[in-house]
Amino acid sequence: MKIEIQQLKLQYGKFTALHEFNLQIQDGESIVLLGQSGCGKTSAMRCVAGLERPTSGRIIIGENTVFDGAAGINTPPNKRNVGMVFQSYAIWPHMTVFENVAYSLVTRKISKADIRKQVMAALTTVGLQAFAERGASLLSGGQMQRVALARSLVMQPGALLLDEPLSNLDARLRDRLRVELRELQLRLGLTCIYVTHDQNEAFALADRIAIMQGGRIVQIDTPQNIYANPITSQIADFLGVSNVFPCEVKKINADHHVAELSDHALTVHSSLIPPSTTGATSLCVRPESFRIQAADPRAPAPGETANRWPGKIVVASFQGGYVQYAIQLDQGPEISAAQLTAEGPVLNSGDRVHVSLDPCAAQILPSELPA
Ligand SMILES: Nc1ncnc2c1ncn2[C@@H]1O[C@H](COP(=O)(O)OP(=O)(O)OP(=O)(O)O)[C@@H](O)[C@H]1O
Repeated sequence: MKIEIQQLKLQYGKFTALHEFNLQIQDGESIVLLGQSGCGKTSAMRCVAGLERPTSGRIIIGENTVFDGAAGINTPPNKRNVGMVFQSYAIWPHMTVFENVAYSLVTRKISKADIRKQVMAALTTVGLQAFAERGASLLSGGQMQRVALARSLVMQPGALLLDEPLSNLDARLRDRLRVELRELQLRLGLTCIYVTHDQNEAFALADRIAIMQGGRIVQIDTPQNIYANPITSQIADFLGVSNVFPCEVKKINADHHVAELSDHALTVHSSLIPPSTTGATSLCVRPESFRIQAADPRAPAPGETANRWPGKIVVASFQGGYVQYAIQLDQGPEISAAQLTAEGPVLNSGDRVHVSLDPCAAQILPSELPA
């Protein structure tokens, strides 16, 4: 079921939590609202759910206008045909898994046989069919969250709203459930709005990520495009690009510019310079864009080749499939680099290295969006 949010404004007293918020979600699409704490993600989702009354604007779910400030329409949450899953599992510990999932159906006056069929189908969807008769208090955190999901799914909602549903779980379980959730969403063709401040969760779950700042969507795109082309260095930083340095950019020839940091300079390809960069500018380099080689006395001296610098490994942190390095460049900044383990020998703290960067692999971005 598609969802359309038009010109939504939400005020808490004098504070505006959402400013002219617009979002169109296609049927079967998974949208992740991603942003720092307080940017308005939960508020936006609560407006769609009907748990918050917006100040103005319009929300359409499927064919139904569920909120229209001007027309005075505000459909109650239980009539919006959306399911919700929250960070706190909100399941009843004194009931069995079956009873938890069946609870909402019981109030719908459906035959007992149909309730059993639908509850067992929902439990099978989340892989808990064998746990139907178990007391809910005897479940692990991950299983409880699956019960919460089954409880929403059993109502066959047109859309599912999920607010940080995995954040109470430990890291490994979170990684696993995130993949399971995505698989489920794709398999059932569910329209989802998912709220998180974790960029990895957003990358894994979204068809499109909407980055929010100060009650607005500031960038919306596929995970791949957002990671490749964040529109500000603030967003790049939030997405985990750990090398973000304020810089000044100067043209050196038709093809190349130089980005001057306080203590270092890099050559960058001119095509990377945004046409209308005014104000503060930053150089952003993803850790995996640097190439690292053990210092070789026979190699050309640093400085003879563009973007090749000597340095020393401060910390080498083996992560299995890749190695994370903190490298202090000689007379330059400390950088963060990552190299696939398969790409070369693992280097050690204290090793001398040469770090290089393709002039096309850096990004020059405005530090913030213009006001
Ligand atoms: N009931 C309320 N009354 C007043 N201000 C509120 C209320 N609820 C939220 N806010 C404020 O609105 C802003 C947006 O809150 P919201 O919960 O939507 O942010 P969020 O991005 O979901 O943050 P988090 O990730 O911490 O949950 C915050 O500044 C918050 O303090």
